Amino acid sequence: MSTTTFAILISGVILLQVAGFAAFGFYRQQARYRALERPEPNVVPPPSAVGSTVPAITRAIAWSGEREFVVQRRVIEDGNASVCSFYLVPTDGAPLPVYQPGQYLTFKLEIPEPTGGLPTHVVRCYSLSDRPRTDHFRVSIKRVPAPPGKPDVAPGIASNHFHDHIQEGSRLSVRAPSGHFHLDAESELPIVLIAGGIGLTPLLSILNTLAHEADPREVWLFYGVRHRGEHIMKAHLEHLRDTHPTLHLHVCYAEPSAEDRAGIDYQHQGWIDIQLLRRTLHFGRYDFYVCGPLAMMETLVPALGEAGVADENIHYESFGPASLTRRRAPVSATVSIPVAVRFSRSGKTIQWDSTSDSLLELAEDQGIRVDSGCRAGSCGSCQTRIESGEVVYQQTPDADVKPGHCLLCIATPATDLTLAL
Ligand SMILES: NC(=O)C1=CN([C@@H]2O[C@H](COP(=O)(O)OP(=O)(O)OC[C@H]3O[C@@H](n4cnc5c(N)ncnc54)[C@H](OP(=O)(O)O)[C@@H]3O)[C@@H](O)[C@H]2O)C=CC1
Repeated sequence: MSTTTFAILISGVILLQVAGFAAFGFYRQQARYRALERPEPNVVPPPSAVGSTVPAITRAIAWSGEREFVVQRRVIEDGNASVCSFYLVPTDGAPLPVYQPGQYLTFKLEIPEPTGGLPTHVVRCYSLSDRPRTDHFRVSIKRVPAPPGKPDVAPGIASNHFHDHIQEGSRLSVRAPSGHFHLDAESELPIVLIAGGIGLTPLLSILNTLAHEADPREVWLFYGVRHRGEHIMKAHLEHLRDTHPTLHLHVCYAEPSAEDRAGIDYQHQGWIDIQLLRRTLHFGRYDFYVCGPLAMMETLVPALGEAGVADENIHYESFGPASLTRRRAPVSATVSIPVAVRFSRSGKTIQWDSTSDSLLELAEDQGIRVDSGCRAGSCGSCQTRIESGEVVYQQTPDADVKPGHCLLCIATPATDLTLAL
């Protein structure tokens, strides 16, 4: 496509977005305002923490705290045997809450020390990878090895624990589904799902839901992996494509192996990039959902914005401490005057000087023990009561925060602050 043609296309997209706003905007804005009404005293919302995902009230029939589940079934999902699905049923036998496709579960794990010492407590979030069911949940977990070329760095403790020690019959402590990255049920726009590697899982939940409900929206799935060995749930995805005329499957292999068949196993060689989206998608307006490795998110999310896609139509998810720049407020800009942080139980008062990225880091630097898990505002483990003062968030919290509390891992002080720590 020439630059001129693309410029015309994008101008058209923007015009359509404006026109579309009249049709869909009012309803969506109402939903957004309702959701933002949730009281969160003591938190100053930073302008850049709005993000593209809208907080939603999803917990009406969810449980609070941990609930016990038993692993009913394990299924290997890729040629390399590095992704395993775990089917979980509640031991209390009560029905499960309906979650929003795209949400995740939070696991509280006790991982035994190989040397026989005290177990390590670890909190991890894993996306639900199937449509909501009343009797079981499914998560699909990739074994995380040590980073390439760094054998001295420990492999992923929780993912390896799942793969090596969580068997059929194992019991797990699980918090209710949560997360603000999920299908926008109110939108009627066609949907573009963009997944990299194990980032497929929340999008698979969305896809399976749309397929099950025979949703009339057209759906494109762009799915990037290196080669067939990493292609998760290949047969399932192809079955969905063959049985749902509204689903368009575009698999990209970055490094296809000699046996991988172009046009059969995969449709494109290389990374998913904005040019591929431009070539493939019809003229129009879409809801984009993106989940994959950080490099992919950092490239594609801004590229969609630059191509004229409105923020409210770009939904993205990336677990891990390094979240997208677009969602982060410049930490130094959040406090204009010197502020002091007092940890009341520890009796320590520290001057905040922006050398720490978060209140969690500040507390840890002072040797104050804080429970933490995802370090990205998702699992809620580091939730702490604010005795006085206000915090500002670097990104929108995914965990629901109790009134008068804050998530230390994504918070910095906005004023002098006293924390119940
Ligand atoms: N709900 C959630 O938030 C979830 C999030 N995730 C996240 O998804 C990520 C997926 O990790 P993993 O399976 O290891 O991914 P991989 O590292 O295996 O990457 C998947 C594919 O994406 C390609 N890729 C890398 N950089 C880019 C880029 N800039 N643009 C386009 N494609 C790119 C890779 O190519 P190459 O070979 O060149 O690297 C590879 O083909 C995890 O980091 C995790 O944080 C996972 C599950 C759930």
